Amino acid sequence: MPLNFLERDNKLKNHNLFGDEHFGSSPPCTMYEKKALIDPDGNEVDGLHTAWITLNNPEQYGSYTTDMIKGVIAGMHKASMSRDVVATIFTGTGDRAFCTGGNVKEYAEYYTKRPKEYADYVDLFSGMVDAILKCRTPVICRSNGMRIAGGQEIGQACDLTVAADTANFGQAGTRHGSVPDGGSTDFLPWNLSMEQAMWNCISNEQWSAYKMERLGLITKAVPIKKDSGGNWVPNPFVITDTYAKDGQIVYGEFKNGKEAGEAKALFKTLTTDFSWLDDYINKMVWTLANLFPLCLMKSVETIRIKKRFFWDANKISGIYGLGANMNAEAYLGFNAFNSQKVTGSDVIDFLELRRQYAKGHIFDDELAEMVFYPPKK
Ligand SMILES: CC(C)(COP(=O)(O)OP(=O)(O)OC[C@H]1O[C@@H](n2cnc3c(N)ncnc32)[C@H](O)[C@@H]1OP(=O)(O)O)[C@@H](O)C(=O)NCCC(=O)NCCSC(=O)C1=CCCCC1=O
Repeated sequence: MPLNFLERDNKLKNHNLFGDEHFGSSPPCTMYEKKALIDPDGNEVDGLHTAWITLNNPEQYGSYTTDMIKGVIAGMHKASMSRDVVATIFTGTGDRAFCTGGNVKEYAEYYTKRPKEYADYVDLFSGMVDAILKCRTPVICRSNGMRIAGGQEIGQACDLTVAADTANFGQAGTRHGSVPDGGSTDFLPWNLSMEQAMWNCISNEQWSAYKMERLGLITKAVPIKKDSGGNWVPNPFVITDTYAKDGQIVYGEFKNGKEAGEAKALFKTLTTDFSWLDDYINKMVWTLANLFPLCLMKSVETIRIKKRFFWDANKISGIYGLGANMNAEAYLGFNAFNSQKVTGSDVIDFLELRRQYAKGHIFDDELAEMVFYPPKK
């Protein structure tokens, strides 16, 4: 029996919640653009795309402002609702940083001592992590440079990471008065061993892209520097030609002393080229494009559920805990960072703070005066 008696509406619906009001082109902003899907021969494929969401704030190392967070949420949603998008690429501008977390200038000058305002901000920030974790395409973090603090949190919310080999990875919260509860305390123990996650999270050490590839936090580290002859040069600051020395794994560790000095001199002569990184990502996307779309996304989402397990359990307390902390250690830490040009120090006097805590000093302006380094004469 023919089914042509069934009424059909074949006009495609628009499922997008937002227009383009949250995107921009001049920093600080989040940019959204679609690029053609590229086949293995480098040709553009008709009718299929990748969505690029770019944190555009290179002068402040990719840190996101409140408005930029809205752009990421809108971007992940727009990519999800675009039928022709195969994968979403989340990246930054320039070759220094993907993202170094929240904008500390905005934190220090607006959010400190405004716990309710910051709770609302963290609600928005959590929405950004959720938007990445619920994007209806695979999300690849193209870590064009360092991924620190909140940058590491939103980077880990992505499904895969391909990094410039000049990118370092780590946290900053406990040094600048915050807690990496925006995802890292939940995701790091999945991505590293519990022991490594703990130290990376609390020490604020930065670990190289090569080390993070070795430890499993990222899929691939790819050179982005070339010499004057056009040859690729792996990040010269990092040991990549030796695996072990004196019984210790040295591959992926930073060079020291004279070798670090030589690396610095060499680095200055190199130019940046992202083509290898982008070829690597194009090949990954090509693999994804040649799979059953719905089976692919169900597989992605089922792996994401494990990441979300702790994140979903923890994110509500983050809103209130991080909000309240804007009256306490974050007030000290973010203002110290933001006034470093005046004081000469980007941190407070930690030992004095511990001495005053030991005496039971109340958390007031007198305490702040004791632990901030004074302005330089
Ligand atoms: C370790 C650093 C990331 C890099 O250090 P270094 O290589 O020495 O560069 P700097 O000279 O410090 O930085 C270059 C310029 O960029 C500015 N900058 C860097 N990061 C930020 C930022 N996050 N916000 C604003 N501006 C930033 C820096 O001031 C320099 O500017 P200049 O005018 O002097 O050229 C180091 O920069 C660093 O530690 N940055 C701060 C990292 C940080 O504390 N981020 C916020 C952490 S908290 C967070 O992200 C959270 C997210 C979600 C919820 C809770 C939360 O706290």
